[in-house]
Amino acid sequence: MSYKAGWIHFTNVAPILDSLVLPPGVTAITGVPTQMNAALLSGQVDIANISAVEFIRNADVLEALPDFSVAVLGPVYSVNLFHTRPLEDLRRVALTAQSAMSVALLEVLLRERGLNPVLERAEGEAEALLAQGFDGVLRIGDSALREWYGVVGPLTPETTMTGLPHAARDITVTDLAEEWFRLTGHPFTFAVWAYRKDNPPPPELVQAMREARRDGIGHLADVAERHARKLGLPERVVQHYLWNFRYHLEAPDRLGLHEFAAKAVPGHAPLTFGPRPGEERTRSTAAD
Ligand SMILES: C=C(O[C@@H]1C=C(C(=O)O)C=C[C@H]1O)C(=O)O
Repeated sequence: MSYKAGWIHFTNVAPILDSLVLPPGVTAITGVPTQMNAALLSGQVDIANISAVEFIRNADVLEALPDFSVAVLGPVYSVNLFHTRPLEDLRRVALTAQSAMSVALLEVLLRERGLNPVLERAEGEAEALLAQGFDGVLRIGDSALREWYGVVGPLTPETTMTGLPHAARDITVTDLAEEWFRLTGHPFTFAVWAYRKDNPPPPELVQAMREARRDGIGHLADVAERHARKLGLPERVVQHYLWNFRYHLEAPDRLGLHEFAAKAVPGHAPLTFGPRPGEERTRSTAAD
């Protein structure tokens, strides 16, 4: 057996991936969301945690694991629009090329408010791009988390008592997942674990992922400590960040996913999910 995985290895998936032991015959590469989306769609990998919007756009050929997600109810802290004018007055927004999901989410949120700023691809740190004439900058992942903290930190006991802040100096950080929550009252599902319908993952891989997740969530403080050091952020910030994620694609996360699908990709093919835990097909049955 030879099966290839593609992992977006942002800190937010560390509780699933850090202690994952790949079964024999399974190999993995890592990259940013747009790279993993492309790797799955081109057949370079067989399974990947991809931007949920790409799963929706390709729902005719892709299926997702029924119990894995990167989702949040409320703020996420790492999918951020940094801006220097109110949302209503934005003229030029820089978009990171790393992300498909947050771009699609931003488009939905702007449309809902009847706003129409120019959206351009541009890489770089938020503050640098703001200094270059953009009045909004969309950032995701570890760098967005670090840059959010760069704007609002350091946190004092007083700031955390009143919730984590979103603005400082002349920069506002609009958390797109929080905006989604305000709009819908539902979680936002950023990523699912998808594969082509005719090429499901070996049950041993899914089993190993479930065990790794159980271990990661059970030792969240250790995961946070390790990653806080790598990110150069306070441990309690990373602990709060990780504790906040919903990793099991539960009913509310699916509701959020379907709601987003209807808004962002009208007319998409029905979303399909693989067998629930304990009901996996065997490889030989899948191949019959
Ligand atoms: C929460 C995040 O979600 C990630 C964002 C993605 C995207 O923007 O396309 C894709 C996968 C997610 O794991 C993040 O990057 O911080």
